[in-house]
Formats: sequence, C-alpha cells, structure tokens
Amino acid sequence: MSVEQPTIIYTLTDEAPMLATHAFLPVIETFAEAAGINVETCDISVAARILAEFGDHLAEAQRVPDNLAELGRLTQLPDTNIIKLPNISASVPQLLAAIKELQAHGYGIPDYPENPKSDEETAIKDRYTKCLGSAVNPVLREGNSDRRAPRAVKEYARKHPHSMGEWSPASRTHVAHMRHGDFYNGEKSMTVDGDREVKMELLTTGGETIVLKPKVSLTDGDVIDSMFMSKKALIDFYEDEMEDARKTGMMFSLHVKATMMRVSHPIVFGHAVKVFYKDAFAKHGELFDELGVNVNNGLSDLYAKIESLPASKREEIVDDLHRCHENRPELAMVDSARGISNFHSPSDVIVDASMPAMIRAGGKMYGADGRQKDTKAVSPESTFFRIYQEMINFCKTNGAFDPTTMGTVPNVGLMAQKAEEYGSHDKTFEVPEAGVANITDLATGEVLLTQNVEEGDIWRLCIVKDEPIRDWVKLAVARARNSGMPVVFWLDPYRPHENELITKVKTYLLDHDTEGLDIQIMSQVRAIRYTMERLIRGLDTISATGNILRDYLTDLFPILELGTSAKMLSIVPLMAGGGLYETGAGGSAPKHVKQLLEENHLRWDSLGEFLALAVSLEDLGIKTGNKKATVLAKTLDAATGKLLENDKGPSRTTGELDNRGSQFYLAMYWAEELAAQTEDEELRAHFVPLAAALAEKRDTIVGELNDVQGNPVDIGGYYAPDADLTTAVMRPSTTFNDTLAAARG
Ligand SMILES: NC(=O)C1=CN([C@@H]2O[C@H](COP(=O)(O)OP(=O)(O)OC[C@H]3O[C@@H](n4cnc5c(N)ncnc54)[C@H](OP(=O)(O)O)[C@@H]3O)[C@@H](O)[C@H]2O)C=CC1
Ligand SMILES: O=C(O)CCC(=O)C(=O)O
Ligand SMILES: [Mg+2]
Repeated sequence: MSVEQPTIIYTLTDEAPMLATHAFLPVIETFAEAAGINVETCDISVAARILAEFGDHLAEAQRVPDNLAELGRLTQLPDTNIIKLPNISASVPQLLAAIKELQAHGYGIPDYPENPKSDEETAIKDRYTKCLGSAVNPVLREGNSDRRAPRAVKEYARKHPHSMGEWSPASRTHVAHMRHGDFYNGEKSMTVDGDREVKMELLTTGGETIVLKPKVSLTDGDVIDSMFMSKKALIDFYEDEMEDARKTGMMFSLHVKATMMRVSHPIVFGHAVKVFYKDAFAKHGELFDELGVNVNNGLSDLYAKIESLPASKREEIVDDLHRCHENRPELAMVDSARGISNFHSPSDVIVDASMPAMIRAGGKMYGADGRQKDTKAVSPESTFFRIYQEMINFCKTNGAFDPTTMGTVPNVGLMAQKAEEYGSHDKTFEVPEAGVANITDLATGEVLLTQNVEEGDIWRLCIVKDEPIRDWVKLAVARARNSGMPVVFWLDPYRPHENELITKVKTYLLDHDTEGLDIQIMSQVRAIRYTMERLIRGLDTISATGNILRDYLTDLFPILELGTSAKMLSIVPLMAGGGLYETGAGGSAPKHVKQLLEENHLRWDSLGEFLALAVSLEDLGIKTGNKKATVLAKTLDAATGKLLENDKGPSRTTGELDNRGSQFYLAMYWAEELAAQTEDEELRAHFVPLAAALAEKRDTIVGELNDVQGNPVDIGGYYAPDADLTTAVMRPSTTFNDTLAAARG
C-alpha cells in the first residue's frame, strides 16, 4: 500500500456494508479517477483477519497480508485518509462459523481450540483471540471521535419523521443495574506521576503470587483505574432481578456489549444464563463441564455441545432447560418466530443499539409470542446504565420524543489510543483465586492501586493517556466554536476515574480561548436531564463523553432523532494529522444480509458512506491542494442533499428501491452537480455526458435494479463470499454498469 499519490483507502468489511461496497466502489472510482485520486481497497473483514493471522497454515497462493496492522501503521502518518466501514466484532460463535466457512473454502486453518489441551493449542487459541471482538476499531481509532447529524440529514428527519412508539406514563419498563459490587463501586483511580512500568499481580490468600500481566507501560499524566466486579454480587443481583421480574410479571432482557468488552462481558453474560437455568446446571453441571459447555458463548453453545449425546440424554437436558422457564420470568426474544431468546448468543443483543431501539419502541421488546411488551432491562454495570433510566423516566413524563421538533445531540468522544474500558481487554482477568489484586511498579515495588478480590471476580486495569485527553478537550472547544452549541462534559465527580478527568478537563480548557462559549461539566444523570430538557425545546447540545458513553450516545440520540445511527457523520481526526472517516455510527446489520439472501433486497442505507466520502475528499483537497477533490466533495454533498430531498434512500420493502437504487441516484445527482458547477471546467466537461446518460437511462436502470428482487440469491458464503458472485448480485443493471464504464478513461 502506498500513500504517495493522493489516495483514499476504502476498507472492505463484512455483512451489509461489504455488500453495499461491491456496488458503490465502481461509482466512487469513476468519480475519483477524474480528479486523479487513487482509491485503494483494504480487506479487514473478520475472514481476512483470520487468514492474515494463519498464513503459516496456508498455501502460498492463499496467503493475505496483515492489512489491519498496515492500516494501524498508516494512522501514524499525516497524509493518511481512510474510509472505515463498520465491521463484525466477532463473538466466539461467529468466529467458529467463519473458521468453518473458510475451511470449507479449502483454507487449511486450524480448528478453534476452545479448551486447549497443549501449549500448541493454547498458542492457536491466543492467535484466534486476536480476531475476536472489537479488534479493528481500537487499532484504527488513533484519534478522538466527532459524530453528528449533518444539517441536511436532520432536516430530512424533521420533514419525514420515522415511526416512534408511544410512551405511556403507565409503562412498567425500567432499568435494573447493580448497586454494589460492580465496577463503578469498586473503582480506584489515579493520575500517574512520571513514566512507569507496572505489573498486574494477584497475591492469593494461599500465599501464592500470580502475575496476570507482567508489564504495562505508562507515561506521565496517564489516568489509570483498577476496578472489579464481584461474582457473588453479580449472581445475587441476577437472582434478585429475575425473581422480581417473575413475581411482578415483567419480561426480562439483558443488555451487554460482549463484542467490544470482549473479555468481561461474555463472563457477565454467561453468569446470567447460568443463574436463569440454575436448576438445570445444578443437575447436569458436571456433564456440561465434561462436554466443555461454555455459556459465555450463549445457550447456543450448550445446545451445540449436547448434540453429541444420545437422544434420550439430550431430551432429558432439553426438558430440564424448558422446566427452568416455569420458575423464571419471560425472556425477551431476538427472533420469536425461531425461538431465539436474548440468551442464545452474546452478540445478538448489543446495548448501544438494543436500548435505543427499545426506547424508540415506547419501552417495548418482543416476547416469545411475538408481541411487544414492557421489559425489565438488565445490565449489571451501573456506571453508565443510569442514563437509560433517566430517559425512560423522561419519556414516561413527557411522552415519546418528536423527531419533527426535537433538537440534536452531537458527540465528542474520548476514544484515542484505546481509551478507558474499551481498551482494557488485554488487562482484564477472571480472578482465579481470592486475594489481593495489585497494580505494582516494576522498578520500585510500590503498589499503586490495590483491591481485595474473590475467585471469579472480574478485575481490570483501564488506561486513558494524557495526550488524548488534551486532544479531546481541544476537539470539544473547536466543535463548540464551529457549531455555536453548548458543550456538556458528562463526568461524574463521584466516580474516581472521572474525578481525575474533571481536573484535567478544567486544566486543559485553560489552553483555549473559550470566551463566549458555553462549556459545562455535569454528572451523567444531570447531563442527560439537561440535554433532554433542551432537546424537546428544539435546542442542540454537544455531549463530550468518555469512550463508552460515546458509543452509547451516538446510537441513542441518532436512533431517536433520525431513526438510525447510519445517517451520522462520524469523523476521527487522527492525532498524527490524518483522517479516519467512519461511515455512520452503527454496525454491520446482519438482518439486512438475510433479507438480501432470501429476497435479493438490500435495505442498507449507504448514506454514511456518502457523508464520509465527502469529508474524506474535502480533507484530501485541503491537504494535497487538489482543487478537483474539493469540487468533488462539494458536489457530493449537494448530491447527498438532493438524494434526501427527493427521498431516494433505500426502502425496507422488497421490490422497491434498495441500496443499489439509492446508489444509482447518488451517482446521477453527483454527475449532475458536477456538470452544473463552474469551478472546474475539466470536471464539468467530463461529467456532462455521464449526467446526461444517467438521466436518460434512469427508468431503465431503476427498472433493472428493482426487477431482480424477490428471489433468493447465492453469493457463495457469509464471512468470505465469492467476489464475483457478490458483484453479480450487487450490480445487476447492465445499463448502469455500461454507462459507468463508458465514463471511465
Ligand atoms: N463501527 C463498527 O465497526 C461497528 C460495528 N458493529 C458490529 O456490527 C454488528 C451488528 O451490530 P448491532 O448492534 O446488531 O447493530 P447494527 O447497527 O448493525 O444493527 C442495528 C439495526 O440498525 C439498523 N441499521 C444499522 N445500520 C444501518 C444502515 N446503514 N442502514 C439501515 N439500517 C441500519 C438496522 O435496523 P433494521 O433491521 O430495523 O433495518 C439494524 O438491524 C456486530 O458485529 C457489531 O459488533 C456495531 C457498531 C459499530
Ligand atoms: O467496535 C465495535 O465493536 C463497535 C463500535 C461501536 O459500536 C461504535 O463505535 O459505535
Ligand atoms: Mg456503537
């Protein structure tokens, strides 16, 4: 990969965004080429990452480069310009499925040794672990996050409001989180004085010393936290909440982020499953252990492992599992038609998307009978979950938010250099024995932070580096200045970590001219109330938050304001000077793939891609002095505005305009804008014929794109589909393809 020519790196990812890219890339290339811009693709799909990791198991011709590592390196260069589409953050069941598919495609990669029995197997498991969970974003996000709804998108939502469920004051929906024994309650934090190297060690009550992490390098000014979640308190909490839900006739739903919190949350999830089915576990626990059942990977893991048992035993277990439901509350369902509950897989319900979807639906989730019901939304971590209760209270009092009148809540998120909890996976441990968990200076033996822990507790060290905090404050001030909106830093002085941040924010604000700006610091609960009071009055408020709330809020508000976070502009100004442009703030929409495969309709909205491409081109124009890039950026923005005005986004309904049709309109409007502008004559002349041809053939093209819908299609795989088959499915209009090809040199 080279960045010598003006180059945009376009990532190839997974699921719906990957499908959309197969159609959109030829469009981008047609336009970029005319401005002398090179578009390079870079495959960072979970399949590509697995193959890169296991090159030594592959034939020469099958090997692929480690694109992610290379992209990570490029984030440190000032000219880098990356468009990053959402990718799968794989749970173990997804990893297993991807391995199986790759093996079936003839790649000799090893099986995933879930319970390694030799050093060799442990090494293989460790290598696979690198492909698990949120493995891509933390590598590329070498800057803080700026996510917002562009004005045109907000106006579109005001004119064409999405559906909103009703909120009744009588709604019984509520949030349940731990009140003691969770990470928030046990947290200790400090700002490091001077550069230090530390280790994480456990001094067991039996007198042994277990070094869990031999070395972590810290620099002067870094904020570190040591926190743990008590297993005992967690289990008691689940038991109490399940019992409360049963007694009061509430549906139970669990909301975690096992993908991003890839070490801690699968454990947190697994305990919920074990508590729910505790009678079955009491009876069959030993057998489950023998079979290597690990419900941290969901109940699906249990069902898969008991497949090997004789039918009679299997039936007995299934009966016992079913019997557990008699003494437990109803469970929220992911797919009630197929009997898939919230406990099936830890990656099916992901808190950043699941809680807003529930709130948007009037506080309801689906029950086993396929009906929407009030729910007890359970998430053990009190640190951030309280904001959802505030919003629920607010909706019960004020009714549902109104997308036609509500304001907007952009976010400035502290994210760079694996900030806070989201970077803590390699420093998170399930405590093997009771004892004292210490963060100890390697050179001096000084214990910086200490915790008393018990067997099974989850203990972690989180770090946020000083430089990213400075940069975050700078970005917040810049956004306040550019937008004229007030900024609220959501920081809770009662949380030790955030108390350290408050000191730093106050200090670093002094580095900037804040004259005339409205910048406040509030605890999360006050911040969300303040923001919501303004929101219903049509007023806008920037939230400046840490990494987890960045993730939560950039789905929460967009889903209420715009119906989806896919329409967000999501920029990561890289600290080294380059730009990472994420496409929307949501995920890879697995449900959309299903619809494409079954009905050949892709309802994925590529608006995030259009918005990201425009800022990427704009930045490239500024940094390289390529005036044509600037014209492309401006005209693309205008085309996106037109697309919204004319309502040419994809429909959810098969047979109607889908992703491909929406991309066609974007291309047509973009060509029209270029043909109409007067800033660059060469570009104008180049695009006049394309604009005319696309307009003339519009009905034929849209007809071709819509007529193919309605039947199943095969793309030869899920994680590693066949490129030619996918292209054929995603580019079914010969007329469109030929017209684009004719416009290229
Ligand atoms: N930046 C990244 O790389 C991110 C990756 N992820 C990963 O994505 C996967 C799925 O995550 P999940 O939490 O289910 O959330 P998703 O955001 O993928 O899906 C939630 C729902 O949002 C809607 N949606 C999301 N994007 C679009 C779009 N572009 N156009 C139209 N609708 C959209 C869809 O609603 P409907 O079905 O009603 O149409 C979809 O079902 C996971 O592997 C997760 O880790 C998640 C977030 C960010
Ligand atoms: O990296 C991931 O798994 C998800 C990222 C995400 O949800 C976000 O950044 O909003
Ligand atoms: Mg998110």
